[in-house]
Amino acid sequence: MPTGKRIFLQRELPDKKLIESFSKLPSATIDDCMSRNAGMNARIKLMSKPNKIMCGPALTVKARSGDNLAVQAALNYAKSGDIIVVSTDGEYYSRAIVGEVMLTYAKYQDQLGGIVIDGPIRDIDSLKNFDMPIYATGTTPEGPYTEGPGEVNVPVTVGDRSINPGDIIVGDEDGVVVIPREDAEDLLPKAQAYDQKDAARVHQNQTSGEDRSFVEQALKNKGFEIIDDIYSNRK
Ligand SMILES: O=C([O-])CC(=O)C(=O)O
Repeated sequence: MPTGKRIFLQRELPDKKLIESFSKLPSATIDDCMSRNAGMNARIKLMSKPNKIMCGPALTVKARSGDNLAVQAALNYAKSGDIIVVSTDGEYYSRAIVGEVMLTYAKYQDQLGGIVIDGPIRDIDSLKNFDMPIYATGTTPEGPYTEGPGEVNVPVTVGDRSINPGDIIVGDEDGVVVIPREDAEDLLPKAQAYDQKDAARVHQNQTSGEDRSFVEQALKNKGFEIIDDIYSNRK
């Protein structure tokens, strides 16, 4: 088997009920419940106009920089609801990996759950109006090569996060988080409870305001000094 040119068709998939439940939670809540260590880098930005949270199993693509042959393969093998997640060998800004032609296929034929690319796209004039979630680093007219190598459904790194095939990918206007498949069941009730707590805090700040003594306490614990003076007057 030629390592670097493998298209794996099978992956372990998460429970559909878990996907349904995580699709109701904001990415920031999930990230908070994963020690604030699960969100993709801010270079991965939402480029389209979805009307709901993106949530589905990762179909991973390890593309060669500036080349989309493996992404083309992924489109042929994607199942409805999959999130195609594409690593680009660290070439975050050079060549568009997909454009309107491929993503129109993905939207209408694959009914893809979304696509996350650690690189640019093109044809934004049309793609910005898609309700299919499209995440990318930006846009450029410079098109991709379609030569390979590349792989499908192998471990990848996208937005500085490791992703295994079948991990749960959640995305909203803040960006994208990655939930390892094995952690999802344990995480769900914690994230649901946290979401309710967060909503209660927002409500309290809209009305009476929450108790902010925790800030004073943190400053004290960390050894901060609070000085009732002007900076330049200090000896
Ligand atoms: O040319 C390509 O391979 C990608 C592209 O622009 C499109 O999908 O519209």
